Amino acid sequence: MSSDAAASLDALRERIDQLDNDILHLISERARCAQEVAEVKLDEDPGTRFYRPEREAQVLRRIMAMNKGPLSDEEMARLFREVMSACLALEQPVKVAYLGPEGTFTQQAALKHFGESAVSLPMAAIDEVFREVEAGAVNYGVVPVENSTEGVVNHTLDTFLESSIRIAGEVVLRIHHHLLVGENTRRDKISRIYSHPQSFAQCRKWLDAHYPHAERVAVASNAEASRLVKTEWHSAAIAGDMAGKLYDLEVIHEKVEDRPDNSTRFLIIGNRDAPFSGSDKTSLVVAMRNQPGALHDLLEPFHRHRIDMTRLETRPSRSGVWNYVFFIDFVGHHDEPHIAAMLDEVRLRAADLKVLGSYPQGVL
Ligand SMILES: C=C(O[C@@H]1C=C(C(=O)O)C=C[C@H]1O)C(=O)O
Repeated sequence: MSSDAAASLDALRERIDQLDNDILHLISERARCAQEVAEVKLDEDPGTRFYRPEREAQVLRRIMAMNKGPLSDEEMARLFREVMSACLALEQPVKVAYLGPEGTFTQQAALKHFGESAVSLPMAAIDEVFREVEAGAVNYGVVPVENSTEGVVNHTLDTFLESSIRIAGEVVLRIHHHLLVGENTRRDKISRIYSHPQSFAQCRKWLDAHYPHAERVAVASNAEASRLVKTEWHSAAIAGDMAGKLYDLEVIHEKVEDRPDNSTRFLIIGNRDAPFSGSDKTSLVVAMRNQPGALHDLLEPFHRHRIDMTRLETRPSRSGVWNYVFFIDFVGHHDEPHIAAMLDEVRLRAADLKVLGSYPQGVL
């Protein structure tokens, strides 16, 4: 390196050190503010909740709107997500149950939403996540609800029918699958591939093209698939980054999902939904009267009030009284007057209507 280059490198590093000092000082100042917020909240209400989903969504949206680069809006928001997570942990770390085991995409979604300072607890099944939240053992739960390639997770929707749980947030995760092997695997002799059925479905074409003769063994999770290949010399797993890292596997083919936009939407469930944040969604479950034209009648108020419906799913009703129930997501919060008016109209036309919750639209 020339002496000129060395001198400018030194100067730049000195500048970075100064900036780090400023950032350190400012983050500490921010954390102290969050501690003061905690005191104010406690003074107001000794049983307060420290985590405020609507406020966190607003903070992230403001940062993204103000960001001028060179870091992307998403990258900047991700950094602030972690700063907030650490500040909240000073007030009280948020406890989150997720569909486990450790290393699942649901855990990745939980950490994306709450940040790394949250305490995340793996559960063996979707119902267990609901039960932990209902029992108050955790503050929130995270469950998958729909995949862009494979459609809805019926089990999650069905569990809402029998539960008083509310939806307090949503998070969308880009899903990348890799073909992973252990250090003892004979790469030219892969005769068996383990994965979760959803992941197999999302990589079907790639597998047909590249491993048409390998046996596909469906297991309960991608993390389980990764654990199994560790000890088998002729097996590979299809799983994501987190599961691969957890079991120290090697990626032999990256991003093997059939669709490049493959993503999964997860719901944050809690004992209450979220206050108005300025950009919200609402989820409903509606039972329809069993008569001609009932579906048209039910949906007409959405159309007349110009509500942006983002999802409509039909599920067979479990009660047997009505044939079908509809899960409807739309843009707006139930506290907004025009949404409240529209909901009153739909309620009159439906056999039954339950608001599952209003919550901030996924930011990251
Ligand atoms: C500081 C607060 O508490 C928590 C921490 C936040 C933050 O660090 O910005 C935001 C919302 C809350 O989850 C607050 O409510 O303002």
